[in-house]
Amino acid sequence: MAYIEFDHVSKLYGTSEVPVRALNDVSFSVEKGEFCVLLGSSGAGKTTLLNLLGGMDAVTSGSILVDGAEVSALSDRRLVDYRRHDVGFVFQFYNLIPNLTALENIEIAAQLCKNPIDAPTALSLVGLKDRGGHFPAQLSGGEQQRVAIARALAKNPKLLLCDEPTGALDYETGKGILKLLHRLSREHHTTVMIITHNQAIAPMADRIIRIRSGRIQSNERNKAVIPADQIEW
Ligand SMILES: Nc1ncnc2c1ncn2[C@@H]1O[C@H](COP(=O)(O)OP(=O)(O)OP(=O)(O)O)[C@@H](O)[C@H]1O
Repeated sequence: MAYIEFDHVSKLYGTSEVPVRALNDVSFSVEKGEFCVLLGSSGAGKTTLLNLLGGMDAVTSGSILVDGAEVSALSDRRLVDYRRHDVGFVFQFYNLIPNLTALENIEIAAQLCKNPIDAPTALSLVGLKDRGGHFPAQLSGGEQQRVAIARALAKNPKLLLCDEPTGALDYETGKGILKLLHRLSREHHTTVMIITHNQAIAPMADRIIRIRSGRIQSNERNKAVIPADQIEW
């Protein structure tokens, strides 16, 4: 059995007579430890797919399995546990708490988890050991994103879901973040899913999934993975 399995998943929004079909009969699978890039243009359904996978929204039909558990059938209580313990999230705009230091931002997430990595170790993993006492406003965008990645990693998640993680960063900083995510996924055997409209990121992925108008166009294993610092856009 694959690590992530989407089986005929559809998601409709709205209660009007003409609902928006954000995902339309989506089936695909991902193996454990893979670094995946989900590519699609604006409105294709990427965020919807990530929200369903992360247990932040419910499917209209179909099923989603993660590590053998049917996420799409969990009760609300179990979904909270799933989000809290099993999934790390990285967003485009970091979502750090402004009046907490870098270290505190990580601690507050780690405290909720069963098996966390301690906050100073997580900060070291992203190369920010000396910045723990800084507030988000005292850090650059790239540094804030590294704190957000450390916060996600501190949960020791099964799955790391990243929504346009380089979207708010300049080219070189964005590449640095991709390199970091790639290295961490290799070292910790974490399954990573990055959603992006940036096609150039695809060659560094183990698996490239393309989505268009709510449907999977292709799902391929990349046989010639290119290191993050060699990709260009
Ligand atoms: N809460 C909602 N209510 C109604 N329609 C929605 C809702 N969320 C998303 N949609 C619609 O579902 C479709 C897919 O949206 P989604 O946000 O998943 O796309 P996306 O690929 O992430 O796009 P982007 O790259 O612009 O963020 C779009 O047509 C969008 O307008």
